[in-house]
Amino acid sequence: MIEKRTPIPVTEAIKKVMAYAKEGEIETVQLEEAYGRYLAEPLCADHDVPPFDRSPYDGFAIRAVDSASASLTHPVEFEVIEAIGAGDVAKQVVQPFQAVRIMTGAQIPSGCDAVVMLELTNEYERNGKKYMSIKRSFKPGDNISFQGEDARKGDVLVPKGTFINPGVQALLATFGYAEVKVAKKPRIGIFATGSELLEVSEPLVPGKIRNSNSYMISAQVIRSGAIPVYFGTLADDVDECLAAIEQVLDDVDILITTGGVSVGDYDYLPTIYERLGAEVLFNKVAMRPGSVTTVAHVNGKLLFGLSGNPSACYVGYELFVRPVVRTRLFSPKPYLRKKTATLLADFPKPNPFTRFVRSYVTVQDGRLYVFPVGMDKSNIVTSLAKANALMVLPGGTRGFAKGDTVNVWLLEDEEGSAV
Ligand SMILES: Nc1nc2c(c(=O)[nH]1)N[C@H]1C(S)=C(S)[C@@H](COP(=O)(O)OP(=O)(O)OC[C@H]3O[C@@H](n4cnc5c(N)ncnc54)[C@H](O)[C@@H]3O)O[C@H]1N2
Ligand code: MOO
Ligand SMILES: [Mg+2]
Repeated sequence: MIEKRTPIPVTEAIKKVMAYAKEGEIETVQLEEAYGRYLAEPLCADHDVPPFDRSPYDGFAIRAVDSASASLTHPVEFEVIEAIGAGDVAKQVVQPFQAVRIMTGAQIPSGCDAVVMLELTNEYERNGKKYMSIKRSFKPGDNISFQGEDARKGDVLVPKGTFINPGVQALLATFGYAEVKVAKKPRIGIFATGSELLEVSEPLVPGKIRNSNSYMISAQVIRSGAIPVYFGTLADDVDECLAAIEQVLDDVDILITTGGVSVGDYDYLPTIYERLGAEVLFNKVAMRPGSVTTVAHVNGKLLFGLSGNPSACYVGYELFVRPVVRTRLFSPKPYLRKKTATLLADFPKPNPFTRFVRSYVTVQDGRLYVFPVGMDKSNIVTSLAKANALMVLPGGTRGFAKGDTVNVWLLEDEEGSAV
């Protein structure tokens, strides 16, 4: 008799999986290799930035008080006692009505408290000495880039778990992180099961199709920040599958299989979980696509039995595997980023279960709009290429109409969501 499965709500299924999600390990990489990784510790300012008061202009450093009487008709003259570029430090202490010629980035000489841009000065020489005059007054602090105005010593600038983008790279360099502690990328094993599967280079023959899932999943694994370890395809043979899975289990942090999780004659994953002694967390979710998604764990290791149908497989990864990966990468926001958007097309299909529609989100005049891409069936592969979001339609709703506000989960977004 066919096994009767009880679907659980999506949120409950995610919760069950996340109960097994844990922070991963830390590794140290050279700064050059840090881009695209995730910080394993907060990035803190261990000194002020800038570390000293400096000039934001090419000009002259003066004592503002000396400029008090300067006007168009009565310029004030300064003797230029020294010239410094960025990286130099003035040797002399400036006395009343003296100035230091200073270039952008150079430390403000002691005694000076304002900078006059070159363009506002008149320069000349007299008796072998250099002078400049100005025709307006300056206040203390004028044109000074102050110590600590960018960052204060002790500030936490970037929290742990943040994606290292080019800006974070700049901060890491600023604070002398030649080596960076990053989250170790989890290794995710992938098997595609199905006797119908051909490898990419093989020509089509009757009854067979090319395996696209493992390449799709590998890309999703990389997008989420982990390392895919593709172990190949497996025929629908329970002993062969079990042996292959047992052989690789110790070598990966997470194992994904695609296909073979439904109730068909050749859907062997349920038997394999049983033989492995794995505890099945759920084998039916009240969602479309991906209702057959099955998750089990053995010795704390998660085994994801994603559907063989490409769209169901894709959605299964984003909903259940991605947040586990992101948690291992220390992210406080492991889920897909959630937004609302205005529907640009009618979606008349009723939704007995939560529906994840492969969709495209656009921004127009600062507002988000969404439309479904391609056919909305779990065995469809073409719609995936155009999707940058999942439109989430709650179970128990009828169709939606153009102009309705709907929830969207963004697929290409680094930010993520905490819930
Ligand atoms: N009697 C029932 N039949 C089915 C049910 C059900 O509840 N009762 N559920 C359906 C749903 S929903 C889905 S989704 C699929 C899930 O099937 P499986 O996860 O068992 O996957 P397979 O049977 O192995 O394959 C399904 C489909 O996907 C194609 N496939 C498989 N692997 C790949 C791959 N690597 N690349 C591309 N395409 C792949 C495969 O050829 C099949 O066409 O079950 C329904 N049936
Ligand atoms: O699991 Mo199936 O993908 O619901 O369509
Ligand atoms: Mg099947």
